[in-house]
Amino acid sequence: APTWPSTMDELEDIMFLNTGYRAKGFSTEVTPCSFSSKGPGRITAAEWIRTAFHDMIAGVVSSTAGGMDASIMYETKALENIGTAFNSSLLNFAPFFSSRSSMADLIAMGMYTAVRSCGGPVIPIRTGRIDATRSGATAFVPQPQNSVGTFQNQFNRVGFNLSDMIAVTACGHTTGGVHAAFFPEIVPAGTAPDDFAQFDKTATFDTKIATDFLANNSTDPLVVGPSTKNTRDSDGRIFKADNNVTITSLTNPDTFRSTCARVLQKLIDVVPTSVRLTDPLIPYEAKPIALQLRLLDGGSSMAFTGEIRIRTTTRSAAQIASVQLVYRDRTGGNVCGACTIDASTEAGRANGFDDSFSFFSFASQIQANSSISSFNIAVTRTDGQQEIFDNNGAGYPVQDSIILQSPQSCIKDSASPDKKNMTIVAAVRDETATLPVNTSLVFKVARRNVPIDIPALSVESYTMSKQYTVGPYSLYALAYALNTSQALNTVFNVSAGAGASRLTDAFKLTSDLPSECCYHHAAPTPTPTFASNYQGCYIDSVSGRALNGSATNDHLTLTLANCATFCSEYSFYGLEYTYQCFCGNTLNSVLAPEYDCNMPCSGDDKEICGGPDRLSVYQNEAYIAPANPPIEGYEYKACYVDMRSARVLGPVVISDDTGLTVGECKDYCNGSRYFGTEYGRECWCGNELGPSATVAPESDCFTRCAGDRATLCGAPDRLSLYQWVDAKASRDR
Ligand code: HEM
Repeated sequence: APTWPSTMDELEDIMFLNTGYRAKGFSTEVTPCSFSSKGPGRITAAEWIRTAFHDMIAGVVSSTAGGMDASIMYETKALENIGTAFNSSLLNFAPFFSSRSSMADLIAMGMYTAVRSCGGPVIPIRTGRIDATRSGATAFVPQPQNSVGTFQNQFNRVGFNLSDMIAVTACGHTTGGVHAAFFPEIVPAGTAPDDFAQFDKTATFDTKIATDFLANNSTDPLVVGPSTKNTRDSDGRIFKADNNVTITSLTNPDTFRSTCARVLQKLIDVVPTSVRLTDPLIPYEAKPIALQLRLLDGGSSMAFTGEIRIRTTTRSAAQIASVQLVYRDRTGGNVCGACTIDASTEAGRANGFDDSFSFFSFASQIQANSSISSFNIAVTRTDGQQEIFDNNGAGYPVQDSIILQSPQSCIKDSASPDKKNMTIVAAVRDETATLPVNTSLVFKVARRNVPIDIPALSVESYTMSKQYTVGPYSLYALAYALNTSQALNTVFNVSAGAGASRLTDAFKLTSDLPSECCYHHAAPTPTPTFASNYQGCYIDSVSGRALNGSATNDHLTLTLANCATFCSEYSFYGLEYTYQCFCGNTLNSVLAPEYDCNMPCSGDDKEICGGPDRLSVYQNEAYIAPANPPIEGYEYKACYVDMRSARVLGPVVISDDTGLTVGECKDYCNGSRYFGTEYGRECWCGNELGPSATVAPESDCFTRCAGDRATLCGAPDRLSLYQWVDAKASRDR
C-alpha cells in the first residue's frame, strides 16, 4: 500500500473518485461507453484511446523526449492527426491539469478510464510523466496505406515486437471506427450510418474484433471494403502478419483481457529514459483528506480539521462503527494525554469503477504548545473488531511548522472590476521554521503554440512579511492584487525555509479563501462587516498620500458617513488612524494586509478607521461627477487654453467667487456668440475667438462652479467654452 502523502495523491483521487462525495468526475465524459453527445458517429472513449496512441507513437524516444509526453497538444494540426478526437479529448483533460497531474499522466489516465468504462480490464497507471513543451515527430504516426514493414519499424522504435503490435492494434480497434469525413478512401460518404463505420459494431471492449476477423465476417473498414482495393486495409494486413497466431490467441476472452491490459499499459508507459514512473496507483485503504491546522485566538490552542477516507470495497460502510485519530505530540510523545480525536461522522460516499469509499470528518482542538506530529487511524467495526492504519508504520504525518491561517486570509472585490484584493496569512512556528517565508502562486496561463485552450502553469513566488507573534507562532502576510479571472483557478502554497529543508502547506485554492478577513491576531473575533463600496486597506504615508485631494482631521466625531460627506466631490474617501479623513479621485497606493486597518473611528467605535499609516478606502457612492450643463440656445464646445497674454474671449464680465453658475454667465453675456467660464468664478463673453485660441484636453477643465458644484467652470487658465447653436443668426445680428 502507498505511504501518504505522495506525489500521486491527486491522481489517485482522479482515478478512483468517479461519482459521489468529493468526486473528481474524470470518467463522466466516457460514461456510459457509447455514442457521445458531441456529434453523430462519435465515441468519446474511443477518442481518448486513440489520443493516447498518437501521443505515444509520435517521435523517437530519447533520454529527454518522446513517448507519452502530451506532445499531442502541439500536434493536432498535423496531417497524421486528422479528426476531431485529439483536440476534443485534450479539452476533456485540461480542467484536471495541475502541478500534481501532468497532461501526459492525464492522457494515460484517459486510457485506463476509457477502457474500464467500456468494460475492459484494469490498466495499471504509473505516474510521473513529464509534459513536452513542443511538438514531436508526427511522421512516425502509422497511416493506413503504410506497408507492414513500415508499421513494424514504427512500433519497434517504441519497443513493440510484431506480436505486441498486432495485439495493441486489435485492442485499440475493439472500440470506435473510421469516419468518412476524414478517410473517404476507406469509408466513402453515405456508405455508413452517420458516416461512421465501427470496427466491430460494438463500442464495448470485447473479442469481436478478433473473432469476426477469423470467422471471415469482419466489418472492420480497415479489413474489408474499399480499403482492400487501395491498400489501406492496415488492420487486415497487420492481423495476419504472424500467420494469425496473435489474433487467434485474442479470441479467448481471458487472454484478450490480460493481453490488452499488458500491451495498453506498455503503450502508456513509453516515456523518455529520464522519466521515472512510480509504482502503479492503487487506492489507499485509509487516506487523510483536506487536513488543516489553524492557530486559534490567543495562540494557546489550534483547530485541527479534516476527513478520513476509508475504502469500503472490502469492509462495508455499514460495518464501520467509529473512526478515531490517535495522535502524537510534536515531539512524538503523548503530552496530549489520551491524544484521540473522534472522526465517526460520515460526511459522504464515493465510487470508482471497482471501489467504494466513505468519508469521515473531524473538527478538534489541540494544544498549540504540544501540537501534533502524526496520527494513526483506528477503525472499529460494529462487531467490535478494530483495524489500525499506521501508514506503513510511521503514522500519517502532520506538518505544524507553517500553516495557512484561512480566517485572517481573504479575497475581496477591489476598486477595479478586473482585480481582487487578496490577503494570505500564514502562521510560522518560531522554534522550527526558517526563513524566508513565501507564498507561491501557481497561475494557469495560456499555453503557447497550441491551437486550443489548454493552460500552462506559471509560478510566481513572493516573500511574506512578519506581522506579530501569537503564542508559539508568528504571523506572516502577503497582500496581492489578483486578476479576477485568476481568482477561480489559482493554486497557492505557503512555505518556510529554502532547499531540502523547506516546509510547505501546499495546494490551497484561492477560490476557497473567505471573502472577509478576521482581524486581531489569530482571532476568530467578530469581523467588522464592510459595505460593498469598501476597497481595502491601503498603505499611506505623510510623504506619499494614497488619496491626495482634500483632507480633514476630526478627533471626536469621524464616521464613514461624515468622511463620505466631506469628500462628496471625490470618487474615493479614506479613513486613517481613528480621526483622519482623506479624499481623492485616484488611489495611488498598494494594498496592505486587511487586519492592518484595525483602529476604531473616533465617532463610532464599531467602524474601522484605518491604522497607523494605513487607510481604509471606500468608493464614494454619493459622488457626482461634475458636468457641463445644457444651456438653452447654446452648446458646449470645448475646454480652451486661456492666458493673460492671449485671451480667447473679450473682457471678463464678472468674477463671482461665491455664486457663479453657467446659466448666470449666459445671462450676463446677453446673446453674444460665445461665452465661457473660468477658474470656477469668471465669466467671459465674445463674438469672435482670439486668433491663437487652442483646445485643451477635456480633463483640464476640472474646476467646479462656485454657484453650482455639480457643474464645471473651466480651471485656472482654462475656459469652458459655449457657442450659440444658431450660428447664422449670430452672424446676422
Ligand atoms: C498501424 C496501426 C494503426 C493504424 C494504421 C490505425 C489507423 C486508424 C484509422 C485510420 C482510424 C480512423 C480514425 C477516424 O476516422 O477518426 C483509427 C481509429 C482508431 N484507432 Fe487506430 N490505427 C492503428 C493503431 C491503433 C492503436 C495501436 C490504437 C490504440 C491502442 C488505435 C486506436 C484507435 C481507436 C480507439 C480508434 C477509433 C477512434 C474513433 O472512433 O474516433 N489505433 N485508427
